[in-house]
This record gives sequence, C-alpha cells and structure tokens, in this order.
Amino acid sequence: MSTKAKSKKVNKAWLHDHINDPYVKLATREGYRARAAYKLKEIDESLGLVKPGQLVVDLGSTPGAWSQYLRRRMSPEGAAVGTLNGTIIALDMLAMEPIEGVTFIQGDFREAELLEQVLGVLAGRKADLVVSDMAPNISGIHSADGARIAHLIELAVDFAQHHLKPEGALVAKLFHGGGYDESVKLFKASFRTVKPFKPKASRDKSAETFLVGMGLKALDTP
Ligand SMILES: C[S@@+](CC[C@H](N)C(=O)[O-])C[C@H]1O[C@@H](n2cnc3c(N)ncnc32)[C@H](O)[C@@H]1O
Repeated sequence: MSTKAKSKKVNKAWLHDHINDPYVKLATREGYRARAAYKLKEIDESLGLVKPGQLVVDLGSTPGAWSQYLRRRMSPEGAAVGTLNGTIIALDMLAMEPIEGVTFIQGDFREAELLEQVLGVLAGRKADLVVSDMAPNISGIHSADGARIAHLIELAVDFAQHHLKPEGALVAKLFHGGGYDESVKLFKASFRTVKPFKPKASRDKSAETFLVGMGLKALDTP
C-alpha cells in the first residue's frame, strides 16, 4: 500500500473513532470546545484541585476546553457566563476564542517576553493551581520530540516553583517515551506529593499521561 493510501486509511479510522467517541458527544452536548475538558474534570474530581476564589494559570489553553471547565467550577452554579469567583490566566501560542472572565495571553511559553507578560498579569500574586496541557508539534523523530516535551515540562515545573503558593498544585501532560522518567524525577524533587494520572478520557492508544504535583518543596531542598 502506498504512503498516501496508508495515511488515508489512518485518517478514516481516526475520524470513525472521533465521531463515535462518547467524550466528543458529551463535549458537544455540554458546550465544551474539546473533549480534553473531561481529562481535567476527572483529575479534579479525584483530587479536588479546583475551588472557587482561586488563581489558576492554564498553559497551552487553546481551543479553551480546560479554561471553560475551570471557569464553570469557579462560578456559582457552574455557569459558563456571569460571575467568576477567582482568576483564570490562560496562554497559548495559538489564538483562543475569548471565554468570559478568562485573561488570555498569546505567545510561546518558551519565550522570556511571554513570561514577562504573564508576570505583569499576576502582579505579584501567586497561583493556587497551574495546569499544563502543552504539547509540541510531533516531528516523528523520537529523540527530538522527547527533548521538546521534556523542555516544556521543565518550564512548567520552573514556573510552578516560582509562582505557585506553597500548598499549590501543578497538573502537567507528558508522554510515555518523551522523557517520562526524568519528568517524574523532576516532579518528585519539586513537590511533596506526586501522583501519575491517566484519565479515562485520555485515549488508550495515546501515550499521553498526566502528573500532578502537590505542595512545593523548598527550592533549595534536593
Ligand atoms: C492539546 S492542546 C491544549 C488543549 C486545551 N487544554 C483545551 O482543553 O482546549 C495543546 C496546546 O499547547 C499549545 N502549545 C504547545 N507548545 C506551546 C508553547 N511553547 N507555548 C504556548 N503554547 C504551546 C498548542 O498551541 C496547543 O494549543
């Protein structure tokens, strides 16, 4: 079979799975922009991370399903509009359709300039929760992809170390085979409690998984 034919077959299979995916159907029914909302929901329902009144930073937020979930959790009656009890700062290198009450910054998290903008919005405040669903474009070259993923995790952990409250938490997506062991080590060096999490909404076929770090260790503690 030619490469073109193979890729057509893979696309057809993906489309079939996507259309029949219960989380895709649920997301459409509940007004979420992506099925990804249910991954964060499951992590939150298991660990009780999101609470009204918090300051939450959403890294790699586009199209916005995690921000939508956060917004509903931090609103009276789970409303998608109206009063938001808390602060949500979302960022992504791609544009994001506005979500009422969510401050969005467009830029590359690896760039110092973007970090400056985030710090400007934080205005000296520390976050209760940082969530990162950032994923680089996959090139197919295993070592390069692993390094890119690991770099984003390092940046998210570094951001958390400097801008989370001592009892705060970081949720970050990572990939088996993409520097997973090193990322676990880094989380364990940075947080008092570290939990791996593979939500049901994360497709079985996908190598993605999540790490949750809770309670910062002092920066100078090994
Ligand atoms: C899986 S999507 C996030 C989905 C989102 N959590 C949601 O619920 O809609 C991953 C996002 O990470 C973003 N991303 C990847 N690398 C980034 C970087 N260096 N800086 C900012 N955003 C990045 C991508 O642009 C993409 O929108």
